[in-house]
Amino acid sequence: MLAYLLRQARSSLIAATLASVVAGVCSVLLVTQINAALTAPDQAARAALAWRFAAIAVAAALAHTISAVLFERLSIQAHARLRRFIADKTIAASFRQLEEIGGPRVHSALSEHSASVASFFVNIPVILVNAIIVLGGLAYLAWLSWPVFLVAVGVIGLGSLGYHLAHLKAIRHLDVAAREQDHLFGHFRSLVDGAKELRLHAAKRARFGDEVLGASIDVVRRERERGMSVFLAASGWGSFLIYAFIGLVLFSLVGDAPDSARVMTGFALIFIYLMAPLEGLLLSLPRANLARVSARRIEEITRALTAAEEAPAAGAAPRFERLALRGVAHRYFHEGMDDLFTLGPVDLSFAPGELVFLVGGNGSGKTTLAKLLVGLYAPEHGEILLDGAPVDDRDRYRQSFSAIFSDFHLFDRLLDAASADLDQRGNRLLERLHLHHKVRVRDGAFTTRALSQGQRKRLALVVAYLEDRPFLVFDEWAADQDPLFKDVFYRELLPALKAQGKTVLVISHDDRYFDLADRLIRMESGQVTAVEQRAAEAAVGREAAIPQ
Ligand SMILES: Nc1ncnc2c1ncn2[C@@H]1O[C@H](COP(=O)(O)OP(=O)(O)OP(=O)(O)O)[C@@H](O)[C@H]1O
Repeated sequence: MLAYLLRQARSSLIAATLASVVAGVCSVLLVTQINAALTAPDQAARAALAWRFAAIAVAAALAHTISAVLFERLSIQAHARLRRFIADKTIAASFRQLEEIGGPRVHSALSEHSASVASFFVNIPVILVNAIIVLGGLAYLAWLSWPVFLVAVGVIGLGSLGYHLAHLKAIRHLDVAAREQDHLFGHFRSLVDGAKELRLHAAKRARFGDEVLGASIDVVRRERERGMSVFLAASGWGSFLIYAFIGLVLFSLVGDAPDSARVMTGFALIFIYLMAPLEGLLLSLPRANLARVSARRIEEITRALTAAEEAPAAGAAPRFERLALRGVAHRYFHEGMDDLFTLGPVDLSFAPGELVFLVGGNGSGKTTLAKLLVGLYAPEHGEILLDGAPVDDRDRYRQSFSAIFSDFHLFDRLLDAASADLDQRGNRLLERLHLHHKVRVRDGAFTTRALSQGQRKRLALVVAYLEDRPFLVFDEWAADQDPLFKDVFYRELLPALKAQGKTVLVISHDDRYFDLADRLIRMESGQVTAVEQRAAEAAVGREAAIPQ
């Protein structure tokens, strides 16, 4: 993931890196000039050094600013790119994959994990500039004294080993924290979605706050604390090694060296100058590791979202004379329960202008069958035939359906190309559905969605009408409607759709309207148990004029 982002931003990254290198090199050059000035033989030599010092200082400041700005921009761009990447993967994933992964993990990837990865880019210049200063300082040390340089390399080796061992331990804690964070996002959602239930039950609210949400927040905090503490302890080990190195050099290595005054001043300066970059380097490495853990989580999540969806299908929705399910089956595994729900194999067929009711007890598989029918699930066995031909482009096939499931989502925009005609047709339908005093369609969007559940379902119906697809599926649509409108739905709207030649599948528990169906399909435990042909004439209700 990090590699992908680095590749995407290659040219900006090269420019920012060059600026960082220049800033780092200038910083090291500055210290060499300071040392030269301190040990300069006379005023004239110092004056010549002053100009050079000033030029290097300006270059250092400029390069620092350019690199900081470029890396900040890179971080912002990386954040946006990552969000786009995750969102694209989510859009392209199959519906079933999304159901399995769940919203909280996707939200967690889109928000915290992507922010953490983006912060890595702001960290790069800190790591880079400090690393260059440290390397430059070491080179200067080597120039001053070879033995001291070799000791420094030994110390760095020891430091790296400690860091590596710490890394192995710390990363485990950070991984646990990252996984728990995905659950935490689910609890955040319950905090808002379950607001009513939590307020109506004080004991439940307290338990949710302490034992569920609080516990999860604590796990993330504890594991991150542990992981970062181990990293910071490794940084402490690094600092200790630096002090040990300074002591070793000052008190035993250069004591009697020739030219020792110049060498000692050089060392003193270098050590003072290198302390801050070294500590900065050691402290920014843990943050980079945190970003790596987040990048891994994003990778895991997006890898599970394999692209199943094609680019939006071009052209009109396919029309059909006969749509048939042949031996279609689907299974749900219930993890941790060794439980399996099997739907099918199901054989059914549908024709235009047919009003079909799908009925059965709760959990009998009606919604699952509807999801298979509209192409949200790919059949594990069997096939779907459109006019005798197997469906090969599932996305195109799905464009034949409008469906309102019981957990439908209402977008604030109609997401059709906005036009005066769309607004007009929408507003006419709102009048038919007795909603015009509450909401209007303006510029292709509803003026409000703050409506009752039954009213929102009527809005969803407006959307379905506007889509004008050949096959409509209503999953217990009328359950939230008042008796008057329920009657309008079953006796006027459905027959009107049928009269327009639409195929309509209605999932319903309203048995007093069952006689309106052309065909009644009964389900039980995932199996179609009966298909009852009804008198078609009975289904043609009162005159129904639904505007289009
Ligand atoms: N997303 C899911 N993941 C796993 N199992 C599921 C999922 N949705 C449904 N199931 C399982 O499939 C069975 C059938 O569910 P389905 O929603 O199709 O029933 P239904 O007949 O529409 O019920 P209802 O009348 O209550 O809406 C359920 O008993 C449940 O065990």
